[in-house]
Amino acid sequence: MTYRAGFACFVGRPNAGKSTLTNAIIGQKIAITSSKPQTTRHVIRAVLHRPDGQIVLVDTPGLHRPKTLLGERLNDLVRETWSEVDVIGLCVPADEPVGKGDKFITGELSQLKATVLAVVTKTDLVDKRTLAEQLLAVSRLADFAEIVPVSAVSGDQVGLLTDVMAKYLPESPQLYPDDMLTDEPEQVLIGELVREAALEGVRDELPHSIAVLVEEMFVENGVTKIFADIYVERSSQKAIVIGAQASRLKDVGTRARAAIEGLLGTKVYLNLHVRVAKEWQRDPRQLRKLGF
Ligand SMILES: Nc1nc2c(ncn2[C@@H]2O[C@H](COP(=O)(O)OP(=O)(O)OP(=O)(O)O)[C@@H](O)[C@H]2O)c(=O)[nH]1
Repeated sequence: MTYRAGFACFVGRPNAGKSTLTNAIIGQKIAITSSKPQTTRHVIRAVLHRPDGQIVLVDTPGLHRPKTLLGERLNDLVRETWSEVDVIGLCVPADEPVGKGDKFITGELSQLKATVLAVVTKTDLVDKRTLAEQLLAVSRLADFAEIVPVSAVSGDQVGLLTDVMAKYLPESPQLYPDDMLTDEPEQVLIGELVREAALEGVRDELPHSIAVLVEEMFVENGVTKIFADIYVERSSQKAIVIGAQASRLKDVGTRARAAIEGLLGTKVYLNLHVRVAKEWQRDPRQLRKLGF
């Protein structure tokens, strides 16, 4: 048996199902999914251990037209990741027509050394005939090594997809130890869980304006104590996040705490503070502080 190991990532337009697919493959919630576009900010590596190899999954934000410094940084990050991986899965949702966005990304991928697979996602949302038509439309986009239809929600073909990805990795010794699932620091994951909770149910313009920074974290009498700041750009946004009599912030805290307890497996005390960092998306100092 040849042992293979290498890096893989999923790309595709916003909402294509990349994060959900990553989570389905790893079988544990590590990235953030949301029905709102462009919520994946951090590069998250997750390691899938197999008898015949190791797939290191890298989660990238989407490539988009940069409007702010944050947008430019994100695009640089995406391109850098693409140039470093062995296998790229271009995700195209089964339930939306192939469009300009897919063509744009496919064009960007053609220069890379990586093997490019097409992944038709969300197959549970369409009937067989629509899926067949979509597979045909996707095959016309480019000369993909393989085209794999999957549903991350039903789990259909997820195993097959990882088999196909593993096949295209280079022969290599194991890259990470057996027990490693992700090298993303816990604090970043926790920050993402708080951010996800803070985003729930707020107006559409808020997603890009919220960032979370875990300021302090320590264990005391078996309880993990976490002090985190939620950053918004304007005081009007602060009011939205906090809610009347802080009711909304309380809910955010309750939901985030439950999610963090699930991640850490300990009791959690969570202290949240909402702060205004004016125009943090455009300010290099703020961006660095918030991990971009
Ligand atoms: N029915 C169904 N819905 C899915 C599936 N995969 C993802 N979704 C939904 O599609 C939406 C977008 O999924 P994400 O995984 O966040 O998409 P993404 O490509 O990572 O999005 P960005 O982070 O914005 O780039 C979410 O509401 C998911 O629940 C699937 O296999 N079936």
